[in-house]
Amino acid sequence: MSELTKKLFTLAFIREGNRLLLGYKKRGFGQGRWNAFGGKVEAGETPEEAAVREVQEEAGVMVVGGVEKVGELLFTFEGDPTAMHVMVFSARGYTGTPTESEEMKPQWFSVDSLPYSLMWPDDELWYPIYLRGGKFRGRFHFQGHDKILSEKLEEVQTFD
Ligand SMILES: CNc1ncnc2c1ncn2[C@@H]1O[C@H](COP(=O)(O)OP(=O)(O)OP(=O)(O)O)[C@@H](O)[C@H]1O
Repeated sequence: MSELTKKLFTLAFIREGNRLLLGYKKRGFGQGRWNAFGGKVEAGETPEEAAVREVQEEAGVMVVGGVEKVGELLFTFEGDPTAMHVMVFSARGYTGTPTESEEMKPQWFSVDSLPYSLMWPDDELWYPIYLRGGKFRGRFHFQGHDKILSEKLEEVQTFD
């Protein structure tokens, strides 16, 4: 059995009622897709701290009141020994005006018309749980970046 190395990432949402802030990824992993804000958890940081930092760096807004964990996702890619372990958070509040960064171009979307065809294919499977206030745990195995070969998704009450 070959060992999987796990790398920790964050993904954080800014939501205001019926609208959700997403960013168009201009470079790097997931380039050309709309996504929430996030990246690698750096040494010495908690996932919550990393989530707040990435929202500030990529969307130009400050999280107020901290972030709440809403999901945990594991992504693996055929032929790649590194798994992405993604902690998904929702900001309790924010201050500032979304501003384009070198990495992301932020834009508000109505939760009823999210651009799923221009997002990662897993998103349309788990976003509905998040959008109705649920928490989830899932794993997705990809071939390339467009095809999900296998998936497991469950709604959970807590993460303990
Ligand atoms: C496979 N299906 C997927 N579905 C939804 N979201 C996905 C994803 N796969 C990765 N993601 C997210 O994409 C970001 C990449 O982060 P990424 O830009 O690589 O990190 P970071 O900003 O630290 O990198 P640089 O420092 O710019 O190299 C990060 O939020 C991560 O959660």
